[in-house]
Amino acid sequence: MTTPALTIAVPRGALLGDTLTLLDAVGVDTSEVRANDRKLLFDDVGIVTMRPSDVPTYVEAGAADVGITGKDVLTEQDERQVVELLDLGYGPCRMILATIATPPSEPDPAAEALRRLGVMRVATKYPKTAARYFDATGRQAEIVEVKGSVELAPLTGLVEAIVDLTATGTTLRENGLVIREEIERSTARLIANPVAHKLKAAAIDELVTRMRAAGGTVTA
Ligand SMILES: Nc1ncnc2c1ncn2[C@@H]1O[C@H](COP(=O)(O)OP(=O)(O)OP(=O)(O)O)[C@@H](O)[C@H]1O
Ligand SMILES: O=P(O)(O)OC[C@H]1O[C@H](OP(=O)(O)OP(=O)(O)O)[C@H](O)[C@@H]1O
Repeated sequence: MTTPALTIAVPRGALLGDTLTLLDAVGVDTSEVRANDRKLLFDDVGIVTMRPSDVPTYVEAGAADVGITGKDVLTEQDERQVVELLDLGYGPCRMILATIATPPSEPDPAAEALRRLGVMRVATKYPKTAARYFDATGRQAEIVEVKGSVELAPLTGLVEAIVDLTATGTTLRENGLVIREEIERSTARLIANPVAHKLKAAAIDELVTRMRAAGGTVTA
């Protein structure tokens, strides 16, 4: 058995299926990953699996040479020293600002607040992205960080608005929320550790070439 040239950080959850399909297409054998739901380290094929938000941590530290995660994660963790190499195209979603929907005949307090009147309370799993967006658009926000099910926060009166990801819009709709503003579009990205990018250039270039042939777009 030969040691794999690269260690690849693979996101579990929403991006896992398309990531494994891509890895198969570029010649990385993912059968062991597919067959072992709870196992995390696959030495013989150089795959480690983790939450998407942990991928930049492992890649920055060099615990993985390259990794795949959402653009939304990279925006939130923009302090991480990683090199973004490819837009892989899958996992499309939008980072949006949403509030409770108001019937057209009624006053719309959220619209007032969004017109720079007062401080808006905003729940999110993405505190840096949300704070930066409110700052850039000249409005005041009190950011309330939650770990998930963000849509619940305005329904209970915890906040007036949320900053969250949406793809199909189903979760927003089922909870009576409407999109007010779009902050960013996101897709899966290939990132690399800066040192590995130089020291393992041949192996990383080969991976990039194969992923481009499979549909990825160069972003850097
Ligand atoms: N409909 C969607 N909702 C949320 N994320 C999506 C969606 N479609 C694609 N994604 C991508 O998948 C990633 C989140 O995946 P998932 O929901 O499985 O992770 P998570 O459990 O929220 O993990 P983490 O705690 O790391 O955020 C996002 O960062 C985004 O890039
Ligand atoms: O527009 P949709 O297709 O309905 O997808 C959007 C939902 O998916 C994500 O949640 P996730 O499943 O990651 O769970 P979480 O709320 O616990 O983060 C996101 O936070 C939304 O809640």
